Amino acid sequence: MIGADIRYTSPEGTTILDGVSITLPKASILAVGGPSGAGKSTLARILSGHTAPSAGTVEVDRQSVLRKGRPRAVQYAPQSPELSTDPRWTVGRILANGGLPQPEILDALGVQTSWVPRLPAELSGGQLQRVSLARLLRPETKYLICDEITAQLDALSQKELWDRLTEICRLREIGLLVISHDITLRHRLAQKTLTLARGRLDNSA
Ligand SMILES: Nc1ncnc2c1ncn2[C@@H]1O[C@H](COP(=O)(O)OP(=O)(O)OP(=O)(O)O)[C@@H](O)[C@H]1O
Repeated sequence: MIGADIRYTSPEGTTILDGVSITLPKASILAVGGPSGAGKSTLARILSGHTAPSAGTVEVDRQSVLRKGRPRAVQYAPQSPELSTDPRWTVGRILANGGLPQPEILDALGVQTSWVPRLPAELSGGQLQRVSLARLLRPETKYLICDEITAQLDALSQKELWDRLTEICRLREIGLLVISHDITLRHRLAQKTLTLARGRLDNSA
């Protein structure tokens, strides 16, 4: 995935991203850190095609991530899975929405069949995050952008989730972008760590 000279100006006219270029190779792990408000989530939404940049491009295999009518190659996992799951839907319904995940993905993420009749509120944060990730790891998923996905979890649940997820990404050659405030986590997981500050990427970090 290649993001070239990405710029984003908010509807109020504030510059949020100011010429960010980023390359995420297939089967690699890249981490992005930086202070609150630096523009990390905005960058994540643009890289995954959820938000159109004011200028610049994001391409996978030379095709824009904004192009409609093609399977989504880049998936975005937000910090709070509650944001992308309807609290009134059972886990079974959530998982089935958009086509059931592959059994081996459910297995690799440790999603239990006993969770199927439960509502999101009846799962722990880590369990719900795993359900949410299962929906994003489709056969067509080539890149996954994780935006502080373990920030609300205890150390053990964090480790378990990252162990499971990085193994899936390694086997499927998925490029993983890890956005996190946790410098130890960034250095443990990623081959390369970048820092975003005031909408600009510091490649020397
Ligand atoms: N649509 C928008 N309209 C106005 N301002 C916006 C919009 N989207 C983002 N911003 C602003 O852009 C800045 C960057 O936000 P963003 O969420 O990308 O930062 P972040 O680095 O992910 O922060 P955090 O680490 O706290 O999650 C913030 O000041 C935010 O208020």
